[in-house]
Amino acid sequence: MPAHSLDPLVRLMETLRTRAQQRPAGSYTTKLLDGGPEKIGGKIREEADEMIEAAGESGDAGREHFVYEAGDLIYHAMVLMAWRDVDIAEVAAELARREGTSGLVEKASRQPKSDQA
Ligand SMILES: N=c1c2ncn([C@@H]3O[C@H](COP(=O)(O)OP(=O)(O)OP(=O)(O)O)[C@@H](O)[C@H]3O)c2ncn1[C@@H]1O[C@H](COP(=O)(O)O)[C@@H](O)[C@H]1O
Repeated sequence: MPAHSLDPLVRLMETLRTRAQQRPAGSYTTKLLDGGPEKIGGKIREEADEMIEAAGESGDAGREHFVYEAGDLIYHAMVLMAWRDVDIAEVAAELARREGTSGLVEKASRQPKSDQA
């Protein structure tokens, strides 16, 4: 993916982090942030369900609806990042760290639960 395709995410993160610091009135993001992880998490669950439902819709309209719901989910996930004072760049770095490691290989390399403290 070309780097410029991510610019909207970077700009959105900046806006959300500013909202988290300033909590301006009349902002939907402020309302979510003031509700904390419970309120934001509730919306994430709701939007995840809506995205999953839209995945089953066919045709151009179904595809458009899916993209719309994916946008809602990503926005709400990023609001929780802003609440937690985590930047999307940190999440991108974590994904970069995982690059090239299959989830199956990573899972197999984990310590058995009984060995963990
Ligand atoms: N990207 C988004 C974005 N995506 C989705 N949403 C809002 O997320 C909500 C989605 O929830 P629903 O569809 O369930 O709508 P709803 O039923 O009205 O929501 P509830 O009242 O049930 O909580 C809607 O109110 C959308 O408008 C967003 N609100 C804001 N942004 C971005 O955040 C910026 C700052 O927004 P404010 O902080 O509100 O100024 C905006 O300029 C945008 O760039």
